[in-house]
Amino acid sequence: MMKSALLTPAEMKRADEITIDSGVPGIDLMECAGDHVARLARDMCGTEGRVLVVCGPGNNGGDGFVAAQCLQATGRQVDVVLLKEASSLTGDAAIAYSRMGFEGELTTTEGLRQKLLGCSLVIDALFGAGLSRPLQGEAEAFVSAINESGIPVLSVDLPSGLNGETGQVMGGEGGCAIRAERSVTFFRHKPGHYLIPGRVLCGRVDCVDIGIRENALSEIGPTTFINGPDVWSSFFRVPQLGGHKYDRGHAVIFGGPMMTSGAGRLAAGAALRAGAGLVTLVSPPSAVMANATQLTAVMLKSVKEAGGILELLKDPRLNAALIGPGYGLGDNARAAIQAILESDCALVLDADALTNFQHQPTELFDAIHKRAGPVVMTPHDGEFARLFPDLMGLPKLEKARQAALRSGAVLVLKGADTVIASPDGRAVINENAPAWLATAGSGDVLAGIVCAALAQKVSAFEAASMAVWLHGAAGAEVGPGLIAEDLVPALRLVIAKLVGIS
Ligand SMILES: NC(=O)C1=CN([C@@H]2O[C@H](COP(=O)(O)OP(=O)(O)OC[C@H]3O[C@@H](n4cnc5c(N)ncnc54)[C@H](OP(=O)(O)O)[C@@H]3O)[C@@H](O)[C@H]2O)[C@@H](O)CC1
Ligand SMILES: Nc1ncnc2c1ncn2[C@@H]1O[C@H](COP(=O)(O)OP(=O)(O)O)[C@@H](O)[C@H]1O
Ligand SMILES: [K+]
Repeated sequence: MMKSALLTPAEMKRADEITIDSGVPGIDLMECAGDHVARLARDMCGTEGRVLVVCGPGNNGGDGFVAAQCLQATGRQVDVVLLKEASSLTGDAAIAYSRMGFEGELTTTEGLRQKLLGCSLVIDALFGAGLSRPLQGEAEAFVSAINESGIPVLSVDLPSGLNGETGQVMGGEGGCAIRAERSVTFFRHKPGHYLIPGRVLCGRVDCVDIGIRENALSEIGPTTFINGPDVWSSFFRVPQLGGHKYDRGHAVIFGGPMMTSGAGRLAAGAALRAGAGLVTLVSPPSAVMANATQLTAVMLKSVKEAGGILELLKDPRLNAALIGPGYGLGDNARAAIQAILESDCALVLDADALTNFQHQPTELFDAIHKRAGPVVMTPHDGEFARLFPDLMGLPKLEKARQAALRSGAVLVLKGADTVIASPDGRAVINENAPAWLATAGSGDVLAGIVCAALAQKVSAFEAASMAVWLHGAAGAEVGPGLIAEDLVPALRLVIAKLVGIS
């Protein structure tokens, strides 16, 4: 799990300090960092062309001085420009500057523009983890000039102007940040490398070892992770010799009326493919015929009202339920959701199940807090806004964390950078989902996969994380032209690969 830890800039600073306190001089870490930066710079522009290293007033600039020195030592033409006078440098950055062996030039924005002419790579060593406020004045003008030049940029640690914790440009809409082709960070990625727009601004990110002590992580106790098998593979269930289908759980999908019945079918098919031993699609009588003509291994049931749902869920073998996709809105729908909330089964609430509570969210959250079984909610941003309007201004990680805490559910806040947050404070960011997944019905498939993992008795946070990853991997397997129906068969290939490697 610690392999996939993400560190906020403050946690990274702590990891630096722990390492330095254990006897490793900070300048050694910086020299290692700068050496990697130089190596990647050579990777980006080969042996030809001039490199411009733009250095800020802190240790990020220090990495830039080391990189400049390494590049010059291999015969590369290098220019170093400074945002602040060299005399104001302190600590390791001052040591790195003194060891560089040549002078950096304190320049104006116009001077920087002149230096940019004809160079083949810019190393952005203006600000990294120490960025404390939006860029303004000369710093902002430097960043704009670099972006406008169109020259490829390698950012040190983070594109300058980007908040490494939130993935947002410092200053929001009015702020500015470097748009890098590649970035190189140290020890562990930061959330901002994966959260949009950070992920776009960083380009490809390499994370390199600079000698930070691994055991610093146990002292720091990170709570944010990048999603992948490292987070949940020990929870992934492989059918056992001698087992039977009930060992794999019985998922119940509550589908909607005929005109929106496709959503329930997609979810039911996905739940079966993702490993639930049995899947029953429960629908109002009007949809039974439509479902029956299209489904074979999925079992069907017709239930009219909330009373029928309560009766049905008395069977303890029905251990996970999903309601929401194509379900419909109104008093009857709300009563059905409340009936399911009263049961003990593990529960996924998606789409209409969330929208149905937009005017009484606390009623929903109270019911979730009261029940014994776990709940996973899978809103996209629009659904999230209906339940948590006051959280909309927050950065995505914080939004998901606060919503999980308030609701008592594991929260899957969907999008290109889906965040899964647990009420206990843990969160993962997903990065394997291709944009081809932005298509009608894709979320219904995801909800079905989550339900399958819950049916297999995977804990809610790991179930949700596993499902989001499998969904993304299925999307990548299908690729261009993907429609939601393609995801279900693709899951078979994804699971085969997963079982093969685990
Ligand atoms: N030994 C180590 O610790 C290692 C560290 N490493 C490297 O160090 C980096 C972190 O270094 P750092 O903490 O010095 O912060 P950094 O990003 O250089 O910026 C701080 C400076 O910028 C200033 N400033 C901030 N915001 C500003 C703004 N908007 N506009 C203008 N100024 C602004 C701020 O001034 P102040 O806020 O006090 O006014 C301060 O002077 C990290 O990303 C990694 O690259 C690696 O070498 C590995 C070993
Ligand atoms: N740009 C994107 N890149 C990757 N995944 C995306 C992107 N946009 C949406 N997705 C994913 O596609 C799915 C869409 O779900 P949702 O909005 O509920 O669609 P629907 O209601 O049509 O099923 C979610 O899993 C979401 O994370
Ligand atoms: K930088």
